[in-house]
Amino acid sequence: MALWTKGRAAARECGLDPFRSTYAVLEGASLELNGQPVLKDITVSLKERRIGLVGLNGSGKSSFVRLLNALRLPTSGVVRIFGQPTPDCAADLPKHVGFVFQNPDHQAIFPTVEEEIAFGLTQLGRDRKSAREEARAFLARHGCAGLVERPISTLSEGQKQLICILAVLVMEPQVLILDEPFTSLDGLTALRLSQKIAGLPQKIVMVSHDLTTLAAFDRILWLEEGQVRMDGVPGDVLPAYAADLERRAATESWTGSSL
Ligand SMILES: Nc1ncnc2c1ncn2[C@@H]1O[C@H](COP(=O)(O)OP(=O)(O)OP(=O)(O)O)[C@@H](O)[C@H]1O
Repeated sequence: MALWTKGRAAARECGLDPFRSTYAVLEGASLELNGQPVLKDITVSLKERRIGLVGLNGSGKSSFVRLLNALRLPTSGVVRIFGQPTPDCAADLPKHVGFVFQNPDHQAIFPTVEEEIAFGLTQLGRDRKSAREEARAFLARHGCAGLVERPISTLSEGQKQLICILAVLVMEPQVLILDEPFTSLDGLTALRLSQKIAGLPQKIVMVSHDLTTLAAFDRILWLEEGQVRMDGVPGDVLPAYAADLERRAATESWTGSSL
């Protein structure tokens, strides 16, 4: 399969082994930002096909997933991706671990859809002309032929999010990280994108507040104040998390500063 063949060739560059079933290992990983502890002594191994992250605002979910493709490096402890510590392979990681941001405006950098998709292909070594041709064919295969020439600024939020996902997928990473991909989408668009994601061959790590979508995942990590509060199958973790939300809403007073 092209995905894995390409992965093998690219991985040789920095010693990554994209055939490891355990793709991420965190050993006592902690992260401080501006002197504040954000993630605290996290030890987990990730190998499941679909992993979801839940937790309150500020619990550290985005910071956690940023460790997985070296957008952040741990302040202490180790994060290994496909066997390599992230500081040793940061430049090559985007080819293997694709990252889709919550806000497409933070990700898309080119004026048109075709250029945005073609960029990933140039990163894999294609010349500009063949990258653009391949980008058009790729968009057509994903039902987006009509968007090729469109300026990204004219797309709907759902279209922008889809293009951002495709811009990552065109590089055929082995792992896809999605940080709250459905936040600004209507229910139908979110459902369609969620179905598309469910059919992908990649391993997925997704931050989401949508407990219904996460119920179909293989494993859920519940983060609280920078630590893993619970780690297990959705049938165990999601009801416990939902009950905790209910308990907090009933017993804790609400102020703007508690957000
Ligand atoms: N650049 C930064 N500098 C200082 N603190 C930061 C920075 N980025 C995040 N933080 C803090 O780290 C903590 C965790 O933030 P993070 O964005 O990882 O949480 P989250 O669970 O993804 O939140 P949300 O659900 O609101 O997106 C928060 O207290 C946040 O204020």
